[in-house]
Amino acid sequence: MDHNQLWDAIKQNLQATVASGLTYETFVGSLTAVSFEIKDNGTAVLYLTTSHEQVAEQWQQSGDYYQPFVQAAMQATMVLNGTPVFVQPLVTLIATQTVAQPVVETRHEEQITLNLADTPEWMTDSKLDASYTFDSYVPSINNQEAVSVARSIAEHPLSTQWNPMFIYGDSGLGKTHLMQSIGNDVMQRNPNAKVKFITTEEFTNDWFDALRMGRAEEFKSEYRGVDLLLVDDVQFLSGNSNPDTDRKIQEEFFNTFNVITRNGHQIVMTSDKAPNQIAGVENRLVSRFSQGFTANITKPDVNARIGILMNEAEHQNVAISKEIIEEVAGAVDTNVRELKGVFNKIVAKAKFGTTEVTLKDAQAILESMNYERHRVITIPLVQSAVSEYFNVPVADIIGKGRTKPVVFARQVAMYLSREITQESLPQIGVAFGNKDHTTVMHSTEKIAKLVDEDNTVERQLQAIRTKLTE
Ligand SMILES: Nc1ncnc2c1ncn2[C@@H]1O[C@H](COP(=O)(O)OP(=O)(O)OP(=O)(O)O)[C@@H](O)[C@H]1O
Repeated sequence: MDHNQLWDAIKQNLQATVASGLTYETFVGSLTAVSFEIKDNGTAVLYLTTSHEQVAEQWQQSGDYYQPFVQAAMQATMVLNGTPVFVQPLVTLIATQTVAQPVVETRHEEQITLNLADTPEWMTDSKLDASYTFDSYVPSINNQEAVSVARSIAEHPLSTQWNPMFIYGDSGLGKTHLMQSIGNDVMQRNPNAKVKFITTEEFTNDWFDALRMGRAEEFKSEYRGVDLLLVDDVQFLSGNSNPDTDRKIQEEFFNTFNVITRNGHQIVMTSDKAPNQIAGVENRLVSRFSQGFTANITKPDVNARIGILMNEAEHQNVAISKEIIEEVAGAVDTNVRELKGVFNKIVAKAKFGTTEVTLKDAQAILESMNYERHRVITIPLVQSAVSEYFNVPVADIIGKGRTKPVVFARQVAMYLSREITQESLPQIGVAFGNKDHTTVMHSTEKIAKLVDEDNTVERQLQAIRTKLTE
């Protein structure tokens, strides 16, 4: 079952259960399925995009379509798969989608013969970092759409549905990693693909070297004959010490861009700013940068930070406790480069020290680096705080008992897990003894209702929240 099949089947079912007051064509018809992923806990996420702001908002707030969707998805997976699967929709807004408009401007463009031979030795021939793969990239909630689009480009580099892909965000958040994952994936699927990765500075140096040596044609063959061009840090297309350098390099980049996209080949770029925020870049470039898919990479949430460090520990083959990983992930929320840097200090102690690294050691390292403590509140912590408060054993909270005090404590624990931990309904269900996500939903609704009706419940919740943050 692929994402298109699944989405078509869901749409058919949704048509029958369309919610009143909403138009099927707008709220369902404007969505495009991008990919589909089965998580470890058995939940499947269907990544969908739309260019319709109101539609995105509705879906993101688990709005009116959420419930009919879950039902339709269950029925659809039943038909396609033989078993029902809990499918979660993840809808994101695409900023601008005047995609796949062929670029018509031909000013200053010469015909060039494509030369797919090896890179001439005078030119930069950067290699992709083999460790930058989709497998080693941990997506966080905010970056899932960017990852889906990146994967879709890698799977279908000639579809140019998202051309160019423009990835922007602050330093150390994984832009280069994500971009190179596309390159590595394309190369793995097709080792003969011509993938070129370059920083903007290297592109600039190569072009001026080419001009100086009278080898512009070689430069054009190399850069315009690619299947996939990956350009890092395009913000450096401006800000050179000489404005004439900016003008000339932007002219060449513009021509390179036009030829590649017109040939139906793909460009992916990174930048520290959104296209329209890069000072000194010509409007014609800004509009081309924005014509495909623009992804803003933001800081990973704490769960993603934990995931990144777990991956790192596995990759480096070191035994670091989950407790330490959570401590570091809770404290270092600046960027991933820094997160890995701090973690590596702890790993060094683990590798070269004579005794096992303890939580205290990790805390001392964090303190020496001036990181403040931010306790990560996980579902087990919520469960034990609730257990202590109501004097109900954790085993009962995650068990099946139906006595009133146990059920109430369980519902409160589910409600606070949902509120505090950023885990999804199915993940919470799993942590409460493999309960269904609908049970979690029912429990959280129940407590929310009680909070409105009864001050005592709110006071109890507040006391547990305070305990958790102490
Ligand atoms: N989501 C992630 N999962 C795993 N590793 C990540 C993730 N995000 C970033 N990293 C790691 O963090 C480090 C910095 O990432 P990267 O160089 O891609 O950042 P960047 O946004 O391109 O930074 P800059 O703008 O400074 O070049 C790399 O080691 C990368 O592997």
